[in-house]
Amino acid sequence: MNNQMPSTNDRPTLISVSDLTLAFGSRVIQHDVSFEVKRGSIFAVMGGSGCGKSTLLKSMIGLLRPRQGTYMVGKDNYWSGDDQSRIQIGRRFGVLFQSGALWSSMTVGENVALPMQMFTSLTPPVIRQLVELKLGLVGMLHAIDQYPSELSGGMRKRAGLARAISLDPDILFFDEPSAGLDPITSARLDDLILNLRDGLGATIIIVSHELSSLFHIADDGIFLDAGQKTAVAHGSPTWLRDHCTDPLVHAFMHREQLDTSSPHENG
Ligand SMILES: Nc1ncnc2c1ncn2[C@@H]1O[C@H](COP(=O)(O)OP(=O)(O)OP(=O)(O)O)[C@@H](O)[C@H]1O
Repeated sequence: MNNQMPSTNDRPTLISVSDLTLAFGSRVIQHDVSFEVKRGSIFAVMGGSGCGKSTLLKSMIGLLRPRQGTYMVGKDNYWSGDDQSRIQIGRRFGVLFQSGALWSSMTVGENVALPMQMFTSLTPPVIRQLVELKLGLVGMLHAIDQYPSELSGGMRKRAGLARAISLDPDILFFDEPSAGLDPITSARLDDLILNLRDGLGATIIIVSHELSSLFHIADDGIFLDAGQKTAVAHGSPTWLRDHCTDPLVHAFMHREQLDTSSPHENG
């Protein structure tokens, strides 16, 4: 079965996940998941609803300790250290949640400033300058004094993105960034994500159902299966669409219905 894209990427590995098992209590969600993320790449976590994409992302940002396996960020073994070392490694992370997850009682500018106020000793005027810079990068400087409730969904995502890059992370995690956006706004967000990768040199791990977006931006990825509870294919979304022979992956990437008697069907 052809389910592994040949490597054409000679960039160094930044993240290495080996034999990861994720569970809630006695319920295993995914087991023995292994993959590498190259520096400067956009890596897609794909799979049907409920297979464990967000759960994997949670364990990669420190919200869920895996049952087994290792998760290396550069030379650091993320889960083997203490809380302090995880906080230190987490300083490299920027996270954009589905909703944008802004504080509703703060303006956009205050939201973006918050991580700088919490984690740096920068002075208020320097923070203000940096906030303007970050909002400028995502095309949201005009909304610096607005509250999240005054923004459209796409604007909220962009403001969330500005906050995610507030501390200059080199690794960005996006959970369904285009959920709820119209196709044009979603395409703009894709371009913004590409700009962040190219402009900031960030490495991006993205969970998304939006195939058109994934075909456009992601250069590598993994496909998780809810039935087998593990990764069944590795490669960029376009490679998986064009070359992967696993029936489940093929159906998903071509938006086809699978026969419900399929052993791969999500449970
Ligand atoms: N806190 C939790 N406690 C128990 N089970 C959970 C918890 N969070 C998620 N799950 C279960 O883990 C499984 C994977 O959920 P997850 O949200 O990771 O899937 P997903 O692939 O991201 O789904 P979707 O594409 O629909 O967002 C689901 O069956 C879900 O019910």
